[in-house]
Amino acid sequence: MLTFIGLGLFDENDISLKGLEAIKNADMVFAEFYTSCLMGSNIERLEELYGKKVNVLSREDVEISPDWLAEAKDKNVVFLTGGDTMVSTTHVDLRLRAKDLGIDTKLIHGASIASAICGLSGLQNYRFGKSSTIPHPYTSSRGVTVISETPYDTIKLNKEHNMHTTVFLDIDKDKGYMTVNQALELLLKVEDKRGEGVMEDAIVVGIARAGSDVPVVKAGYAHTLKDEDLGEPLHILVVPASLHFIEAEALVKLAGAPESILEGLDD
Ligand SMILES: C[S@@+](CC[C@H](N)C(=O)[O-])C[C@H]1O[C@@H](n2cnc3c(N)ncnc32)[C@H](O)[C@@H]1O
Repeated sequence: MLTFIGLGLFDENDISLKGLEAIKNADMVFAEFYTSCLMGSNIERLEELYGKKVNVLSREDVEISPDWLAEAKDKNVVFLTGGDTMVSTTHVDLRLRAKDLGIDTKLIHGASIASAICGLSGLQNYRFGKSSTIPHPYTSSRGVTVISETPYDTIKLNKEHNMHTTVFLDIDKDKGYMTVNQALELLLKVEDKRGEGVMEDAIVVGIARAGSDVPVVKAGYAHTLKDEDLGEPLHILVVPASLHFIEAEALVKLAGAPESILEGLDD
């Protein structure tokens, strides 16, 4: 049996009781922390709580050669992921590979950043369109710095359909955790190049350390928020479409957006 377990958002105590029980009953524990991670914890603390060794897998171990899956043919194996195991990950592929090997699978869900951003900001979950990830820029073989324009295009498309955009921020083992500041700087560079007015006068929402006791939620104009310090990672960015009155009120009262965004909206 292979059980996928979402660990929740911030530290070792965010796991569900069901998830914890499944780990305690497991023969082997595997985890990946490249899609998301628990910034308020570490492997030692997880192992102490579980009373088990945690085998941390690389992206290659999970997505290219998941040889460890074979252990689940005759053992109770659990696979841990930050947040919810199937939200903004490709882990359904592992589940399908397990099925092809005749291994039963089960999911134990965890709190996800996808719902936390709605709770923390007051933005309505049903108004979100396609999400995107901003990768760190890279240097091409010709020595040119390449900035992905895909997130900009996604925001543009969502705005055209009056939908909010969640922008996940890159986690890279060498370049580190992308911040809201870096993300906005990159989006504004694309804006300068393309001049399509997608980010001009856009109210954006930056969220840091969701799930901790002191999450930071800040809303403001992109060019202003770019210079605000949201503190330690993880960070995530939301670019709202037009706002309903309650959403705007929440951004003003809960996230410090300027009161001028309420003008002209009906309550
Ligand atoms: C690829 S998504 C994976 C989402 C995860 N499976 C989940 O359900 O929460 C990871 C990205 O979401 C954002 N993120 C995840 N947890 C976060 C948190 N606690 N606070 C702020 N941003 C977070 C970061 O931008 C991070 O790079």
